[in-house]
Amino acid sequence: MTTVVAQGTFDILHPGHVHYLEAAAGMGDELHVIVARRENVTHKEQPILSNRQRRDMVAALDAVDEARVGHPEDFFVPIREIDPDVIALGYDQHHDEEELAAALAEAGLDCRVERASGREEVREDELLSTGKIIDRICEERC
Ligand SMILES: Cc1cc2nc3c(=O)[nH]c(=O)nc-3n(C[C@H](O)[C@H](O)[C@H](O)COP(=O)(O)O)c2cc1C
Ligand SMILES: Nc1ncnc2c1ncn2[C@@H]1O[C@H](COP(=O)(O)OP(=O)(O)OP(=O)(O)O)[C@@H](O)[C@H]1O
Repeated sequence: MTTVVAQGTFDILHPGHVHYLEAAAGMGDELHVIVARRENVTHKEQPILSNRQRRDMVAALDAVDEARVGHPEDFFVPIREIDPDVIALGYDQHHDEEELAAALAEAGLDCRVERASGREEVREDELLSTGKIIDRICEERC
């Protein structure tokens, strides 16, 4: 039984999120997702949707076995609870694979770090980024 963890903001779901979560699910037998708490999203605009709503939408996807809102301060608390074999980073996530693997080892967590593939826009009308969807809404509805 191989347990995989994926994580991210997942504000306003789109096919890029589904691609990531399906790729992560394909790395093992059971996929757990940690949804970033609003206050911990500091590298870009904070999410529009609540922690709970983002968690519920991710949990509703076929690829996902369990989704939870992340810990407010210590990112290793949910990891210890889930005890995964693999952490699947998203294709564009800023976390460094080697640094994360070293931090996990130092914390006594036996877990490897993999990087999922990205999904490119293949059609002109596809929007595979939450930021781009929000920009489009602002252009067309505001
Ligand atoms: C291994 C790991 C565990 C994480 N655990 C949490 C957590 O418990 N709580 C939280 O708010 N964010 C957590 N995060 C942070 C976010 O999921 C993510 O790094 C970031 O804030 C949003 O990334 P995005 O731009 O890909 O959506 C974790 C990140 C990693 C790599
Ligand atoms: N097009 C995509 N292909 C594959 N994975 C994706 C794609 N878009 C997002 N992801 C992955 O989904 C996870 C959550 O991403 P996030 O919530 O930051 O979405 P986003 O659409 O990239 O947001 P933003 O446009 O605000 O940067 C991350 O691991 C990210 O790498």
